Amino acid sequence: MPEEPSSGLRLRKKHKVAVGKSSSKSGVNGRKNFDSVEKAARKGTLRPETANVQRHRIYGGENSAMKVASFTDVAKSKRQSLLRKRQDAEVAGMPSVLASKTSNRSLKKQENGVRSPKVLYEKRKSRGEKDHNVDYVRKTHSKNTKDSSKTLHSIGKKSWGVTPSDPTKKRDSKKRSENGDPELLIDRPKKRKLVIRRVPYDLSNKRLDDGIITDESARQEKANAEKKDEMSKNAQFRAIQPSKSIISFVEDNFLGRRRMIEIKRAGYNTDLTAPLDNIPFSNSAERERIEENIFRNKLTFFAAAKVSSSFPPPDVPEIAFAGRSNVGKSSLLNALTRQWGVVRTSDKPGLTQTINFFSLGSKLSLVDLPGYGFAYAKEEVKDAWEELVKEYVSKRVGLRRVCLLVDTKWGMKPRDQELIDLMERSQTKYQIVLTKTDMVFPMDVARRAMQIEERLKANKSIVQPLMMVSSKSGAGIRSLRTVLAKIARFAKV
Ligand SMILES: Nc1nc2c(ncn2[C@@H]2O[C@H](COP(=O)(O)OP(=O)(O)OP(=O)(O)O)[C@@H](O)[C@H]2O)c(=O)[nH]1
Ligand SMILES: [Mg+2]
Repeated sequence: MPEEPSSGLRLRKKHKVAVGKSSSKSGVNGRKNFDSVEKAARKGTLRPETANVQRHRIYGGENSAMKVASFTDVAKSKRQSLLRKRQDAEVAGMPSVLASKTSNRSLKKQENGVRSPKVLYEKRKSRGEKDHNVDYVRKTHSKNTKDSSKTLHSIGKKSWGVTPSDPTKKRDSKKRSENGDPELLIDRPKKRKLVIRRVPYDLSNKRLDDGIITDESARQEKANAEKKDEMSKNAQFRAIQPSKSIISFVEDNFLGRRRMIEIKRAGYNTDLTAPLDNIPFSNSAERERIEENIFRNKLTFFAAAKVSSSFPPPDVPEIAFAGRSNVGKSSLLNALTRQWGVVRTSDKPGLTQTINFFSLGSKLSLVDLPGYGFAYAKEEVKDAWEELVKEYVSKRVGLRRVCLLVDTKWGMKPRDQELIDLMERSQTKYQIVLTKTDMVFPMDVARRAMQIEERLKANKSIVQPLMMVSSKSGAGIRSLRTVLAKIARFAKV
């Protein structure tokens, strides 16, 4: 704050004035006193020590004569400048009374300033007056003390090392401020900028991304690499160009995610469940009859097997539905026969835990296999299911075809490949059926079909074409029926 140094300087000036006052007596009277003291000293009426003391009193030290001279000079020059100012004011048209008053007052002040404050104080005391000058000095002192202590307090708060709670330092600074030490007010501690230095070998302030290899960062890197790999897989999938036959099959069967309005415009009754399992532009409000006679038969459950010894005798040709858990095997059986509720389904993977045999009339059996892969079951139980399925598909007499169901969204998984390899070895005929096609865009259905066809084109036991269905929308169900009905027609046990 600029006020502090100036008030400090003002105090200094006061001191100067006081010094001037002590020696100011010198004017004419001082010179007289000096002469009389000198005379007395020379006559011998005054002892040399007393003379020295009196000289000291009059001039206050060795250089006092010089000080008195310089001070009277200053007074003279000030008086002259004031006179000049008064003349200037009169010339400028200022009333002479005012001009003289101002100058007189300042002159008086000047004269007062030359007097000793002690003498002035004594005089005023004897007159019963209050010493305003002394009061003023006291007041400014106390004000300065307050201000400076305030400043110190604020500095102490902000500065480093000096805390306002440090009592010794506080007392010391208070003393100094009371003495009007301008140094204290001017030389305030500068604000130091807080700089945090980082020591390269100190790990305490290191962040993980600073280049230190930790388990966490390695794991993160691995995850990122996997993500990148996954992304590149997606990019590869997007780059697949499906064949014209696949695209036309997808379009003809209304496969893929479709809007209701689109299905309606194509002539299907959207009020029905699985509306695409119908003849388009049908006049009947009811669903048209199933075209394939075999699938009009009643679906009846007749056997469940946990082990191969409990398999029923192979009297009729069988079509089995295999695939990962939750891929939609049981739902497809219901959709093919339109007999909802005969085969139990669930959104919880692992519902079907035994090999379930269903007769479709007297000429064909449909077999619902337990799923493999992820399921809510113990590992050993799941292993047992898998073994059972493997045994069934590789050894079952009367098994005419395995429909290997693959989720369109996720594609083929290693377990699917394992089963394919097994069926290849055992020369079991299998056909790939993409399920849940209503969950993805039509183009992605076509891409997935193309991807799997390309992958398995060298296989010998695979039956073409690859089928695509949706048990929910009914898309592709009629086509699958047609394919499977042929088996029943020509199959002989
Ligand atoms: N959106 C849609 N959901 C389907 C389709 N087919 C089946 N789902 C659903 O998928 C879930 C699993 O169906 P399930 O038929 O029980 O599957 P699963 O293969 O028999 O399963 P597990 O018996 O556990 O091996 C159920 O919630 C069905 O509603 C479909 O075509 N589209
Ligand atoms: Mg099932």
